[in-house]
Amino acid sequence: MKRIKTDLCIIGAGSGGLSIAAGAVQMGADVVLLEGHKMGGDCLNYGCVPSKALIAAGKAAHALEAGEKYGVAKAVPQIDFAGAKAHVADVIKTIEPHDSVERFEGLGVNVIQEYGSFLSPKEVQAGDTVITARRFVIATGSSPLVPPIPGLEDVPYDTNETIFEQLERLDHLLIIGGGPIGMEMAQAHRRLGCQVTVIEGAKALGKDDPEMAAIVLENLRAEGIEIAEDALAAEIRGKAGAIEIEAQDGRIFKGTHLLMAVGRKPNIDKLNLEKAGISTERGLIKVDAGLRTDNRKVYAVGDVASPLQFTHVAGYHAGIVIRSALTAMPAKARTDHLPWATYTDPELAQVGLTEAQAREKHGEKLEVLRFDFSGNDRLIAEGKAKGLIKVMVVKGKPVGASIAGPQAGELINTWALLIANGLKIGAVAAMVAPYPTVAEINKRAAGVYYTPRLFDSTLVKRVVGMIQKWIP
Ligand SMILES: Cc1cc2nc3c(=O)[nH]c(=O)nc-3n(C[C@H](O)[C@H](O)[C@H](O)COP(=O)(O)OP(=O)(O)OC[C@H]3O[C@@H](n4cnc5c(N)ncnc54)[C@H](O)[C@@H]3O)c2cc1C
Ligand SMILES: NC(=O)c1ccc[n+]([C@@H]2O[C@H](COP(=O)([O-])OP(=O)(O)OC[C@H]3O[C@@H](n4cnc5c(N)ncnc54)[C@H](O)[C@@H]3O)[C@@H](O)[C@H]2O)c1
Repeated sequence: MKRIKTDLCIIGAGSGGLSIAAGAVQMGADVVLLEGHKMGGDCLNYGCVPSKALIAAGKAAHALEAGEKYGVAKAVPQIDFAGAKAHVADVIKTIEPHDSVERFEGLGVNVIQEYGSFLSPKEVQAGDTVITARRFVIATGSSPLVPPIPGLEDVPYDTNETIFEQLERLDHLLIIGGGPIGMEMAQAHRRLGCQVTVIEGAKALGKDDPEMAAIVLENLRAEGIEIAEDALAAEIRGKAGAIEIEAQDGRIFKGTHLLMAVGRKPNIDKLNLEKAGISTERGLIKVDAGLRTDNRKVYAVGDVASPLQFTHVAGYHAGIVIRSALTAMPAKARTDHLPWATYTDPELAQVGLTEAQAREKHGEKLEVLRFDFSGNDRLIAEGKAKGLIKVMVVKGKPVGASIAGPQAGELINTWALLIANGLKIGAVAAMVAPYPTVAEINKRAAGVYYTPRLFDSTLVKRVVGMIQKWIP
């Protein structure tokens, strides 16, 4: 057995692990990085990157069908399903070098391509190497949750780890789970010529504000996606090409293929956490505000430790760990400023509190600013002026924003910036946005805060009237 000592040993080379490794080694730490499967983790290989690439293929197909209102004759897209998947593979290949062993070894990281497993509170084994480190970081991510629904074991099904390898068009895709994975995949497949049925046990896009989710769902349904809500999948029957799902209330759904998209399971099986004295809480590794586990030498970041499972959250955690482990300065992870976006068309985005959460927390002090996308000239010109922004404001400061509509994922950045920095709504009102841009929506929403204060105020009217009498 080979033995090595290092400053920082990171277990998992996905979004969180890679960010920490790159940052730490460039700041002068001695770093060992363990990866048991593919460099880049879920995001690059089975998550964000392939899903957004497939969505882009779907968008290209959809554009051919959506030209009539612009005077462009509707064309039926001829879809080469394998071609769409080749685009997905190509996109992964383009980004891959950034996450590669070669790049990280070039930066000076010692990359060991083995799974890591704790031997003791201070030692991890990876293949035939035992690593002792001043600090460890667990960044092992999550895997698709496959619940024990009766019959599932006898029916072929995909998860996000296999769906991007399907090279033939799926005649009728059944998707169990109407969360972000289910809905993004539903629309991409529908646009690429598949029939799609989503079977959701509660409400589709249920982690978002229901008013905003409804805007997205209306469009998905209009594109021909069947979305069954309150339909908990209770039994699965059939065989390849002929699959049947029975919901708890007796509804039956039939299709040819099945995608399971019912949530995630943290990757902790191989870690031997007991040997390191690390406990879990509701399945996730238990961490304090500084992302430290019960074992003070060990941090945990990203999907394995967070209920908010996004690449940018893993990246944010990386910054906290680098500050804490490398400079020994205090660092605490916040959650109030973390945004997310679902890349359906239209997009759905959130940062901070939803309207319901803000009302519960702030009661009468809450003001909700609403602006409808129908008032945005750029989107009117594009024929896409459908959507809504809501900004939750308390004492002049935004505490949350919800957006459903074109470019919601881009628009949310402004509100994430304000909330992260404790800025007031006036910061957006003071900004001049180029005309005509979609981002003017943010400025118009901020304007809603001032409208009653300026235009409905008798005091303002009286003062302006007096000044007008005085000035020559
Ligand atoms: C279909 C899909 C679409 C998504 N789209 C988005 C999106 O658009 N935007 C967004 O922000 N997020 C998205 N996500 C979520 C995002 O992929 C994850 O939040 C992110 O990858 C988490 O990063 P991580 O570092 O925690 O884990 P990962 O990136 O998964 O990395 C964990 C790594 O650890 C390795 N590993 C596991 N156990 C061990 C061990 N014992 N030893 C060594 N290595 C180990 C794994 O092989 C893996 O490479 C999506 C997810 C899915 C499934
Ligand atoms: N754009 C993005 O950022 C993006 C995209 C995809 C995934 N992700 C990340 O991946 C995570 C996982 O996504 P997800 O969509 O798998 O999980 P999810 O937990 O968000 O949604 C799963 C859905 O499945 C439903 N469900 C569970 N059991 C069911 C059953 N038996 N029958 C019918 N429905 C059932 C749940 O009610 C829920 O709505 C997300 O929470 C997110 O963090 C992010």
